[in-house]
Amino acid sequence: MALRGDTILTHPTYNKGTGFPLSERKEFGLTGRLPYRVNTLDEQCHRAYDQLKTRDTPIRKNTFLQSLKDQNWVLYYSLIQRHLKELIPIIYTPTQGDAIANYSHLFRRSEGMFLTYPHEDSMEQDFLEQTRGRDIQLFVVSDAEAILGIGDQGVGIATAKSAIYTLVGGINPTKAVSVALDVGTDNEELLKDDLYVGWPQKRVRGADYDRFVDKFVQLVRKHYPHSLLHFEDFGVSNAKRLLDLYHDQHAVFNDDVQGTGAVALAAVMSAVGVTKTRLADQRFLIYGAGSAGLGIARQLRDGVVKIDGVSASDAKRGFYILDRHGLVKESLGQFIRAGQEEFARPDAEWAGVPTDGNGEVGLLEVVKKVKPTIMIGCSTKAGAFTEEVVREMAKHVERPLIMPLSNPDRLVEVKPSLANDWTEGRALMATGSPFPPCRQPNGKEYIIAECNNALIYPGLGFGAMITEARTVTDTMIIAGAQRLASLAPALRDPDLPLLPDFADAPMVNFEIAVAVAEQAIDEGTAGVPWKKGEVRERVKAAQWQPVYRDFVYDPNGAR
Ligand SMILES: NC(=O)C1=CN([C@@H]2O[C@H](COP(=O)(O)OP(=O)(O)OC[C@H]3O[C@@H](n4cnc5c(N)ncnc54)[C@H](O)[C@@H]3O)[C@@H](O)[C@H]2O)C=CC1
Ligand SMILES: CC(=O)C(=O)O
Ligand SMILES: [Mg+2]
Repeated sequence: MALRGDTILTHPTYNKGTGFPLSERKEFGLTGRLPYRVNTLDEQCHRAYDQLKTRDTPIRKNTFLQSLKDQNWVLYYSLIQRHLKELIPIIYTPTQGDAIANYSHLFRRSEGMFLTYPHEDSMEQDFLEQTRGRDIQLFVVSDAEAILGIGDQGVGIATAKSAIYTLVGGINPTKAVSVALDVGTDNEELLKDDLYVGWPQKRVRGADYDRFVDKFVQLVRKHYPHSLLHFEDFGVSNAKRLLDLYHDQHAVFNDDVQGTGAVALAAVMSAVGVTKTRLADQRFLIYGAGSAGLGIARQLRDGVVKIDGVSASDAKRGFYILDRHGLVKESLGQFIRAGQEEFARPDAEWAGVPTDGNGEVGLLEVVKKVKPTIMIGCSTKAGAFTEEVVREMAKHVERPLIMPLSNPDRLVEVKPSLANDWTEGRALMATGSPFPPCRQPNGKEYIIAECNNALIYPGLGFGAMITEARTVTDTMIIAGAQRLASLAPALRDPDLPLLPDFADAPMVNFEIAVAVAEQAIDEGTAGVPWKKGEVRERVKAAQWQPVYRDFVYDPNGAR
């Protein structure tokens, strides 16, 4: 390394603070810049945790951790790794939503790459300034149109997704870049805010938007052909469309569509293990058919086909999708959005069912008629699963599976404690953000599984990256979901949660990465010439750990 003095201390990749040993302090001109005592990483974590505890609200803790990340990556990741379950909700949902909503006001220092529409002409230069000479394996890109359930946040960048790749998936943070595509915002509050740091114009849409995104994707393909391109929190009109557009060109992955679909499939597989039924026996109701809802519907349908060997058209019959205009049925015509049409129900099936004044069939009526065994919410409509709806569902099903997946926690379709009461403790549940356990009438505690894509995407992504997969296939995703489901505590004891605990997310995602990599090798999408038998060791060896590495002065090294 050729850096010296303050340049090292202000570089979060290299900074060790008081952790620099004396030999390195002398070699890099740090002796006079640091107090005498050399601390171990343990001691530094201890001190940082004590400081963190003095912050009294989640958002203050989030800001503290962001500041730590700006200073010292090893310390940041090491601290969170030691308190993973406690601190993930601080750096991720639900707190990160608030942090992003206040991004411009909390702003201290930029992180990641900003590609802004009015600077389109210099995009390649801006891109290379940050990536040149680096071995980038992962781009996490967002245009922030649908951030973590709180809508359009303009330039609010989702860096937490990249941090979780490192914490849970073991990806070296120097090999990952978060990218904000700033194409403006339709959020009036941001546009009116003098402190807003993004480009204060209405969102660019249509051909201009597509050209801008394409320019970025082509840069990734040109300079990093073996990287994984992870799309996060794009709006519903772009998420699936962009995924389909680039699916055959590069290893692309949309977390809200595919990651959410995969984790939901794992939770459902776990639940059918508890109820000793088959996926193909279920009646699925999905409330909120946007990026996540439709991603889940497709993934579950593909799961029914692959796992239970049912034809695609038979599998589809078990799905009932609702959106703003109630049940998606054929006569909704122009109100059926792209991607919803394949799940539209024939009108004849609904003859005689009460509708509102516009001929729309509401949630309660659908529940009454269909008697769903599984009800999933991805609508951001807080409280949509009312007492009447939940009680009606539970009348017909012994162990109803209720998954209010909307984030953040204040937007859940039903609070788990209420669903638990209304079903006399019979409901199997999983939520998108963490919730406290419920008490069942028999006195037992029921732990609510966290069904968040973060429980699976780091492993899915790592498995694809490490094998230099040319494309991320549906079968790779299903392999990851099956491995996750196989680790579900509920399969050992039906009273246990439907998914592994977040504290175990690193172990779980290691297994997922192995399953995905093995599948990539099996099906020939892998770009590396590995045998399946060596995957486990390869994944283990490639995982980055937050520990201090020894530095040696090298005038030709990193600057
Ligand atoms: N648990 C997890 O891993 C994930 C959770 N989510 C959460 O799911 C929610 C939706 O996210 P996206 O699908 O990305 O957003 P989206 O905007 O693409 O989809 C939301 C859908 O809900 C519909 N909707 C809105 N109000 C409704 C109402 N009153 N009744 C019925 N439908 C209604 C919208 O028309 C839209 O189709 C967010 O809260 C997000 O945070 C998203 C991705 C992953
Ligand atoms: C979890 C996630 O990706 C979301 O809420 O958008
Ligand atoms: Mg998301």
